[in-house]
Amino acid sequence: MLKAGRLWALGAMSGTSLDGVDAAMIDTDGEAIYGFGASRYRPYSAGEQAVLAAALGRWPGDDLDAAARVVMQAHIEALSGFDAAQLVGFHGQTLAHEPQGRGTHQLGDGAALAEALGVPVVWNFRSADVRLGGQGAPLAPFFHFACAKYIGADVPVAFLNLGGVGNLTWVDPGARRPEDDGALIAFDTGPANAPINDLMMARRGVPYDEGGRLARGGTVAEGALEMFLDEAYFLKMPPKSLDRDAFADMIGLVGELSDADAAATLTAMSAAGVLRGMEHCPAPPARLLVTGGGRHNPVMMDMLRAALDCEVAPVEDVGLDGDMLEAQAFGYLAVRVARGLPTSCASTTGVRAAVSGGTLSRPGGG
Ligand SMILES: Nc1ncnc2c1ncn2[C@@H]1O[C@H](COP(=O)(O)OP(=O)(O)OP(=O)(O)O)[C@@H](O)[C@H]1O
Ligand SMILES: CC(=O)N[C@H]1[C@@H]2OC[C@@H](O2)[C@@H](O)[C@@H]1O[C@H](C)C(=O)O
Repeated sequence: MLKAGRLWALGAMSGTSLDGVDAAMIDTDGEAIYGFGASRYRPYSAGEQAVLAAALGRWPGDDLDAAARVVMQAHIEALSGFDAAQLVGFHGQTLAHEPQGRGTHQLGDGAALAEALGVPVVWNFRSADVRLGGQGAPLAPFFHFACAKYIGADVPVAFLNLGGVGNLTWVDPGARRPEDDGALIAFDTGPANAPINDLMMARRGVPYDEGGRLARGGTVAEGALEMFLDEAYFLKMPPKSLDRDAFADMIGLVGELSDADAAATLTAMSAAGVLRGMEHCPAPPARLLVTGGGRHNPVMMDMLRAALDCEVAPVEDVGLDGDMLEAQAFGYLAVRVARGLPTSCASTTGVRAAVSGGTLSRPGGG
C-alpha cells in the first residue's frame, strides 16, 4: 500500500458527454479536503469524439484499439506537467454500464498511464463495487460528503451533478464518516444532458443547446413528459444507476415535435427526473448545489427552481468549481483507495458492505 497521508492528488474524469478530459489537483488525506489546485480541460476533437461514440456499448474483448488510443493520448496530454502530483486518480471513459448484467466498463489502462506519467495511478474504481452487488455508481458521494464539511454545511445539503446523466447526493454533514448510517443517500436521477445533446446533433449538427436557447423558445409536450415519467426507473428506490443511453428512446418520444418543442420537452424530462429524485431525500436539503455542465443551462435550472422549495444554486455559490468537481472527486477517491478507506457503501451504491474500489499501479510495475 502507498504510504499516503495528506497529499496532492490529480484526478481525471472523462464523462458520459464525451466532450473531453477534466484534470484537477486536490490537497487531501482522503478524509478532509484541505484545498484545491490547478486544473486543465483537454477537449476531444470531433474525430476523437466520433471514435469514442462508436465504441459506446462495447465490452472488454471487443476491438477497442482506436478508442483506447484516444483515451490514453488525451489523458496523457491532460495530466502532464502537474509536477506537484503525488498520486493520480484515473476514472477512464465509461463505455458500458450494466451493474446487474455484464458489469461496468471504463476504458483506459492505469498501469500504462502510471508508466507514461511516472506517478502512481489509482484506476478501475467501479468494478469491485459491482462484484460485491453494488451499482458501481455514483461514486462522487463520498467526495460530496467531504465537500459538505469543507464548505462548513451544518444542515443537510444535496449535490446534483447534471452531466450526460444526472446524479444526486443528499448529505447529512453531522455524520462522522460517509459510510455511517444516515450520512448519505445517492443515486442517478435520470438522463440529464445526453438526450438533449443527441437531439441537437441529429437536428442541428451542434453538440448541445447552448444556454438552453432552443428549449427556451419551445413548449413542453406534457403527454410525452408523462410517458417518460411512467418509466419503471422512477419507481425504483435508490440506490440505482444508469447507463448513458438507458433513455435513448426518449428521442423517439419527441420525434414528431418541432426542434424547439423537442428540446424543451427533453429538458423538462431531465428536470422532472431530478424532481422525482428529490422525493427520496430523507429530509429537505437546505440547498441543492448544482455541478456539471447542465448548471450552465438556465432553462433546466429555472425548471428546477420553479418546482423546488429549497434554494437551487450552482456550486460556485459555495466556492466550489462545477466544471472540475468530478475530476477532483477522483483525485480524492484515489487517496482513499491508497489508504484503504472505503469509496462506496450500501447507501450510495447498494454494495453489500463498504468497499474500497480501485487498483493501484505504480511506475515500474507493482
Ligand atoms: N453553456 C451551456 N449551455 C447549455 N448546456 C451546456 C452548457 N455548457 C455545458 N452544457 C451541457 O453540459 C454537458 C457537459 O457536462 P459535463 O461536462 O458535466 O458532462 P460529463 O462530465 O461528460 O457527464 P457525466 O457527469 O455524466 O459523466 C454538455 O455536453 C452540454 O450538454
Ligand atoms: C457508470 C458511470 O460512469 N456513471 C457516471 C455517469 O455520469 C453521471 C452518472 O452517470 C454517475 O453515475 C457516474 O459518474 C459520476 C462521476 C459518479 O460516479 O459519481
